[in-house]
Amino acid sequence: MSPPQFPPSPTRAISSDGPFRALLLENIHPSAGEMLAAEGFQVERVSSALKPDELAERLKGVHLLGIRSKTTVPLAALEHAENLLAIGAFCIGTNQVDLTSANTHGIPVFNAPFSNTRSVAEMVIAEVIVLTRQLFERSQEVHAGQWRKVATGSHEVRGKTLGIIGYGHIGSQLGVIAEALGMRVLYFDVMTKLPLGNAQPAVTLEELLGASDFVTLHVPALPTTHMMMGAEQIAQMKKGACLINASRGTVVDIDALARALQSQHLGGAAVDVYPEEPESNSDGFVTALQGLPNVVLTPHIGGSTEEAQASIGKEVATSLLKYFKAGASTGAVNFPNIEAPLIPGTHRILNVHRNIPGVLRDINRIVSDLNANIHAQVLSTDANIGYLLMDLDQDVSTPVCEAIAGLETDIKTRILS
Ligand SMILES: NC(=O)c1ccc[n+]([C@@H]2O[C@H](COP(=O)([O-])OP(=O)(O)OC[C@H]3O[C@@H](n4cnc5c(N)ncnc54)[C@H](O)[C@@H]3O)[C@@H](O)[C@H]2O)c1
Ligand SMILES: O=C(O)[C@H](O)COP(=O)(O)O
Repeated sequence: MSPPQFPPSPTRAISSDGPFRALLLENIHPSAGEMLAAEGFQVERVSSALKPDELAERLKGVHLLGIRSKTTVPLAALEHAENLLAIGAFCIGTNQVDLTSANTHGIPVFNAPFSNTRSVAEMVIAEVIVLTRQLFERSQEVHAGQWRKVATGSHEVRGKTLGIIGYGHIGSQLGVIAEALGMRVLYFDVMTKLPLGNAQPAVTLEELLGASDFVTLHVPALPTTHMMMGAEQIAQMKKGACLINASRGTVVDIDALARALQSQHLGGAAVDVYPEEPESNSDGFVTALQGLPNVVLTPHIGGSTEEAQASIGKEVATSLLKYFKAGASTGAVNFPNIEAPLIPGTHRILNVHRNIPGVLRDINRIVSDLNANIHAQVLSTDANIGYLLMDLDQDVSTPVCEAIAGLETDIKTRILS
């Protein structure tokens, strides 16, 4: 593992004076921009994702960045984003952000862990029925003027087994809805999970694959889930079963899936996510699955409903604003989580520093050398950084922050009041 990359020691603290700027990419719901604008942010909206070099350029002077699943945020984009305070991933997945580099640059990343989960579960249920009734094919035929009224190969979902890989927020909701349709639910998860309804855990992935009429993936993008459905696992599925992937494109070997569909080992598939996806709606798209029978292909729309997007917009904007206004990092996926109520009459300073011995001693000495009193202090650390929230009785925020910013160990210091 490569050592953490810290920024060069900063020479100035970020003041509480505006103007503050927010850059929102990928058509983030207007609710987010409205909330940020109401708090005085200059909000710039971009409808597509940005490539890393363009992102690095556009981040100059930006305090809050909003992205969805398509914008990659590497170390190179963070290195020159001196004013960047926080990133909001207006989705569930945060694998597109270099979370370790964001952490060592003092930038918390917030996401919306629940808001689009129902939308994904509902889409997957629709796909189960569409696949088993071959509705996509029949509809295309009728659109083309062909009347092919057949029952062969068309089935009810009642009594069939749905195998859920990843029984988290989406997988577990899906199981409950599937049972309401009379399906039997099996799930496989690396964590021990409370089974909802009559769902049964499978002891191994192989057991689930061999027993399911439909297999649906709801795992995050991790090294351990990379290509977890390869040729070998697909071969373990029942003949005629259907595979559904609305998780991440890196989880399924698309070529192996295409071969299993061509050979009719699988009866169908529904795919919403791909190893490489276009950055904007105007880009073309090619996949080996195009043109195959009984395959539903969608453009990563599992979470794309008006309800989910409006809710995500408000949820992530709320987290960003709580961090901006009070330093609350609760919910950040890559940062020590702390928050404390603002105390009237005190002056709040936020500091992110390298987690090495003696930093708190140095900071407290700076405060005491200015004859100031620490009214409240909350510190939380992880392997790389410490995040400190400090309320002072005296209005000495500027000299304290300037002195802290001069410490070798400092990463980011901000005056809140
Ligand atoms: N298509 C879309 O638009 C869309 C929308 C939302 C989420 N997603 C994707 O779906 C994923 C799942 O979302 P969620 O809210 O249910 O996440 P979650 O974190 O609540 O659940 C994920 C589950 O997967 C399990 N898991 C991890 N590694 C595993 C493995 N190797 N084998 C089996 N289980 C494993 C975890 O223990 C967890 O229970 C997200 O990470 C995101 O990538 C896609
Ligand atoms: O991670 C997620 O929540 C989903 O993949 C949805 O991503 P999106 O907001 O880019 O559609």
